[in-house]
Amino acid sequence: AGCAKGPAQPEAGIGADTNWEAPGGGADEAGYSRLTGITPDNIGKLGLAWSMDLPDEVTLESTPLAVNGILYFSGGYAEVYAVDAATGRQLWKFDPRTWERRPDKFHFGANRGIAYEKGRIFTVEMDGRIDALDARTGKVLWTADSIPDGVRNNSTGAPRTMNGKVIIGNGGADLGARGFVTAFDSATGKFLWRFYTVPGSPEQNRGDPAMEAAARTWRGEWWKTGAGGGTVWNGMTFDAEANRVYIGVGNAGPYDPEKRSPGGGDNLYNSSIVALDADTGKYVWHYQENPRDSWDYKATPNIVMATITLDGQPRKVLLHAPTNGFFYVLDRATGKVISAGKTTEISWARGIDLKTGRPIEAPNIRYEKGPTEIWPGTIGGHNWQAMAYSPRAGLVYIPIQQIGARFHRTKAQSDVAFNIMGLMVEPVVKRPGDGKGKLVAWDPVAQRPAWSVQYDTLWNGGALATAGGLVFQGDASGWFNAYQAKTGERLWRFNAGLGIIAAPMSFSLKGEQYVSVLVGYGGTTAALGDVMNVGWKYGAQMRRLLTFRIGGAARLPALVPADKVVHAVDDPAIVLNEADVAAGRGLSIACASCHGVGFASPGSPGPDLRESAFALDFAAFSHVLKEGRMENGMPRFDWLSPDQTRQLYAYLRARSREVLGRRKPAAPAAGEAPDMQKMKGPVTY
Ligand SMILES: O=C(O)c1cc(C(=O)O)c2c(n1)C(=O)C(=O)c1cc(C(=O)O)[nH]c1-2
Ligand SMILES: [Ca+2]
Repeated sequence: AGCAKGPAQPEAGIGADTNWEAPGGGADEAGYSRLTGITPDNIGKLGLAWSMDLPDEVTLESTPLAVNGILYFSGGYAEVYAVDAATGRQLWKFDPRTWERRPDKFHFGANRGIAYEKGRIFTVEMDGRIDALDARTGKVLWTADSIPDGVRNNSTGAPRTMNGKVIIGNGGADLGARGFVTAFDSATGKFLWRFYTVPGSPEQNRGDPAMEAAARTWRGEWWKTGAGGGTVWNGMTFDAEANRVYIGVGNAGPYDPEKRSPGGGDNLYNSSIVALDADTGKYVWHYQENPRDSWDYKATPNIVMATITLDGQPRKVLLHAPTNGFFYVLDRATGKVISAGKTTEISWARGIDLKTGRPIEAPNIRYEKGPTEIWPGTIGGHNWQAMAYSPRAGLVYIPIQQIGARFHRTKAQSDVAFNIMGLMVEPVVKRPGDGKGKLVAWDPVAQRPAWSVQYDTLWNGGALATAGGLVFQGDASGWFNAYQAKTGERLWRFNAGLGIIAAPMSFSLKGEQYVSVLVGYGGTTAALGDVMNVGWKYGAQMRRLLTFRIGGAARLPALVPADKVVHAVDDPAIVLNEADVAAGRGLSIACASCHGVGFASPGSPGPDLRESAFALDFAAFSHVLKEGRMENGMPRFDWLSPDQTRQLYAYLRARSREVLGRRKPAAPAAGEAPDMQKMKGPVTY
């Protein structure tokens, strides 16, 4: 795509063009399209080309790939759809049916996308199985297991291809799982290498300099106590020139550092970007954004490779906005920090010391002196919703959240907060702007925002930047928006009828530019309850893939409006035993990532059970717990005893009555929380 007034730097190799072959567009993960067909001048005529209904889906986080006229994308359970990009007609669908093969590993999950290389599509199932598919037919070419048996990890992130190799990470750090990434030969599925992000036992580390160095930053016997963390569940960027892959390492687990590494230690390589040799998986450098992480702060948001001009010199850098609220520019060759600025409300640090690279921390942030409120909270200032970088505008477009979290060491369980291994973590909405999101256009050279757009909603979509001078972003209230890249002026929007969390992408067909986005509000919404509740009810709004072009005139069927009222149901004849209610409160943590903390769900990913006439019937309730609804993502809770089932039911009934005003909620810290790590079955957080 030529343009008379070209950019300061040539754009070859930056972003994507006709095809969009990687989750972030090009290998640079910039979420940038070089296409110039849609511009501020003609965007008024942008309309829906076609839409595809996805009735089997709930949470949609993936960004479609476009390869030679076909769109490929994953649903919530690693299914892959192949669709004619011109018409939206489905060509094939691959369903791995993980729930049949691994019922023990199956539960609600998210899936953040797929990878492509040389006629092969790669998708990763929840249990870590990677399937290589023939892009023409959807037939399985090979499968391999990326997660060994006997560990708690599960996979949600998109794999990436690296010049003949495919790499995948996994999640589970919130319950202490030990993170790692695995590389396979993309043609054959042969295992090539694995890199662990936290050290193992002294015997395991011996002779491995990266693990021996990391072990010196830990205390105690973490490898025996179920402590670790550092899962690589989202951002990974392959640098073909240096033949390196930069991995974004997740938070430490348990969050409470005294439980994990008593008495101190930075706990490498948690909350770090680590550069690895792509051929061998050997450590090259690391930069730790949060030494001794204690807040679920993760370096997992997407890592963008760019060349920017600093002091008159082009510098090869990495751009990163992790969840801790800072925006980092790192030297790509060495991992040294060049600059760090604040993109949102931050209370845990005053800044980053550029000499040492370490944060200048505020006092008592590790809740040493009792319950402590920290900004950003656990979902972060920026999470997995991809930021985009436009080399033309010189700006990075970051989906920002503003919210705090309260950390409290206690065994107690609450109706409104997770107690995760002895730490109660509660969202805090207190400061001006809390509970809301923004799109921030960050200037990485000047280290300040050029503009920002304020949303009423907190949990919005990823971003796409285009050479046509536009930025696209969906929001939680269901608008798909386009902004002028340099000014932030909103030029266009489309009512998608349901919140958007995924990032859009762009491609061209016969010289014409298209933009596509998946519509499927969800993700970690249930864990945050009210602050992410927009009123989208489970099953009420259709999940969809939308594709736009100039002159597109397709329409969506009538939209079902959001409804924030909880239509609770109750049977006054049921007598509640208070001991059962209290025990059920503790157990309900096992249900919370789908049905919400305290059974208060924002309708996604699982239904709000307080509204369910089905769950009001005890026989039906216990039957579903026992059998699950595996095809719909509801696992079997067959490990619950009959007593525990009754306790969960009692707690649910109590919560319904509270909505109806027939009962007072419990004291903030009532009862005792069970140890999530010791719970059987597929408990997630
Ligand atoms: O520590 C982990 O291993 C881990 C995994 C995941 C995941 O796999 O989706 C998330 C998180 N942490 C997390 O902290 C987080 O905020 C989060 C949001 C989402 C989502 O899909 O909306 N996943 C995850
Ligand atoms: Ca986490």
